[in-house]
Amino acid sequence: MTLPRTPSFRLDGRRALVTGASSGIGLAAACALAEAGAQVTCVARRAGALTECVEAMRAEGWRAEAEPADITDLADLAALFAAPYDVVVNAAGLARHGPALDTDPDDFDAVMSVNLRAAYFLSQRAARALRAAGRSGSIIHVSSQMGHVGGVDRAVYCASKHAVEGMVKAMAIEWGALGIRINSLCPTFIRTPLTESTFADPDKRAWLEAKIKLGRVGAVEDVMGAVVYLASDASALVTGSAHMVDGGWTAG
Ligand SMILES: NC(=O)C1=CN([C@@H]2O[C@H](COP(=O)(O)OP(=O)(O)OC[C@H]3O[C@@H](n4cnc5c(N)ncnc54)[C@H](OP(=O)(O)O)[C@@H]3O)[C@@H](O)[C@H]2O)C=CC1
Ligand SMILES: O=C(CO)[C@@H](O)[C@H](O)[C@@H](O)C(=O)O
Repeated sequence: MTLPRTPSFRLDGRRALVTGASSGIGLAAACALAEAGAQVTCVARRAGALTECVEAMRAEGWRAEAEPADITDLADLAALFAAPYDVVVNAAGLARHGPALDTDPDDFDAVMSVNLRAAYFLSQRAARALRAAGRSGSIIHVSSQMGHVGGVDRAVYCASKHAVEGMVKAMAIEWGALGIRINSLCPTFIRTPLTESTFADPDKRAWLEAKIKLGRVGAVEDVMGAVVYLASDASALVTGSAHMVDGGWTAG
C-alpha cells in the first residue's frame, strides 16, 4: 500500500522576489521564504534600510539580495522582471486614513498607485516573465481583511484592497492554464510601522481588540506560515483564493 505524502513546503532551488521587504510583513515574508530554502530578492525604495535587512538575513545563512526599486515605476518593474521568479510576494503598500467625506484626491491617488496600480502591473510583469520562460509560479499579494470588510476612516484603503481581491480572482482565471497561481493573504492588524498610530490610539486599540475573536492583535510571525504555504507545492491546487489571517475578524 502506498500512503499519501504531504507535498513539500520547502522552496530549495526556487527564486523569490518580495516587495516591501525592508519592513514589517514584507521583511517577515522574505525571511519565511529564505528560511524555507528560496533565494530571495528583496525590494523596497530605501536602499539603506533594505541593505540592513539583507545583511541580517545573510548573517542567518540565508540567500538574499537587495534590489532597491519603486514598484509604482514601470521601468523599475521591467528591470525587476527581466528574468522570471518562481515566487513573488507583493507586500509593499501604504495607508492614508480619514473620513471619506474629507478624502484628498492626492491621498486617494497615492494609495491607489501603490496598493492597486503597482500590484496590477507587477503581477502582469511577473506573469509575462514566467510565460516567456515557459515556467509555472506563485504570486501572492498581501491584501488585507479590509479587502473583505469596511473600516471606519478607511474608505480609500478598503477600496484599494477590495480591488486587489477582484484582480487576484480575474488573473487566476486567465493564468491557470499557464500554471501561474495567484492568491491573496489577508491579515488583521499586525504590529508594524504602518499600524503604529492606530495602536497608539486607545479608542482604536479597543475597537480592534474587540473585533479580533482570538483576543490579540497580530505579530509579523503570524503571516509567515501562510506565505510559505502559498509559495510552495503544498498549495499546488490553490489559486484565486483569499487566505484570512485575521483572528476571526471577518467571520462575523
Ligand atoms: N500591518 C498591518 O496591520 C497590515 C498590513 N497589511 C498590508 O501589508 C502590506 C505591508 O504592510 P506593513 O508591513 O504593515 O507596512 P510597512 O509600512 O511596515 O512596510 C511597507 C513596505 O512597503 C515598502 N514600499 C512602500 N511603497 C513602495 C514602493 N512604491 N515601492 C517599493 N516598496 C515600497 C516600504 O519600503 P520603502 O518605504 O523603503 O519603499 C516598506 O518596506 C501593505 O500592503 C499593507 O496594506 C495588511 C493587513 C494588515
Ligand atoms: O489592513 C490593515 C488591517 O486589516 C492595516 O493595514 C490597517 O488598515 C492599517 O492601515 C491601520 O489602519 O492602521
